[in-house]
Amino acid sequence: MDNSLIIALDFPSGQDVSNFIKPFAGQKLFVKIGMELFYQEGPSIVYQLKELGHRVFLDLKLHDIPNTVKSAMKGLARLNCDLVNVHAAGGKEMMQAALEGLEAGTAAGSKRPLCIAVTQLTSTSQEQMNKEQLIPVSLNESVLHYASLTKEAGLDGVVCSAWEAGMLRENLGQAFLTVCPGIRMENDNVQDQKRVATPEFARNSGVSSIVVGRSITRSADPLTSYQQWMEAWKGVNK
Ligand SMILES: O=C(O)c1cc(=O)[nH]c(=O)n1[C@@H]1O[C@H](COP(=O)(O)O)[C@@H](O)[C@H]1O
Repeated sequence: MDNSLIIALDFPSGQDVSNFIKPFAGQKLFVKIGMELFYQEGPSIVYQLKELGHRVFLDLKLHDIPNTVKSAMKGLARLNCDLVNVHAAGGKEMMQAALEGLEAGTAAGSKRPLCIAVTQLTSTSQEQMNKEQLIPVSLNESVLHYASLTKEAGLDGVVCSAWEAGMLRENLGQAFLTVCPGIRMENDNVQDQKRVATPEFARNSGVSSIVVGRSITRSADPLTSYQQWMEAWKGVNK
């Protein structure tokens, strides 16, 4: 899953997804199904996208008591998605339970979905974290703490901003995945994101994969936009 550009399909319906992916016919994409789409379409949207040959990140950010997360993950593993996630704030025991559930739900001979944990959302600033979450350390320290906990729990990596990816690589090794949303081209509207970075910065920081949503999905020409994003991410002509 290294060096992927994951398109966040933040749409309200399966019909919107069909309209969006039509111009990509024949291409194998890595897509993300989040709460907005999954709560409307349910598992069928995962099956449909997998049947078309796309890789699927099912981004439901589980955060509950360990037993509930374990049972939910057992069910999600049966959907045959490639990547799922939890909130690291749920704790080490919850993350271990998530993994146990995934292993229990994965069919014999199949690959267990990768599992990553959200450290601090890319829409969170240091000030917000200090004042609202009452976490009295720097954002980097909090991300490193959550990422270390995630690694100890045995998960495959984290969701973080590109600004923390280099630090995590140094401290937790290259094999530990860093999946980074909050990616924008220079001068793009950052919208609700706080810790944003360009695709070039992400690449130079050793980010494993980037997640890009509205910059592609809300573009007037998504296919051309995706190609431009891929070039920027892969460093073509650089
Ligand atoms: O887990 C995520 O995917 C996620 C974590 C995070 O910290 N920040 C974040 O933006 N995301 C998701 O990444 C996508 C970013 O979308 P854009 O801001 O439109 O590029 C959205 O689908 C978010 O739900």
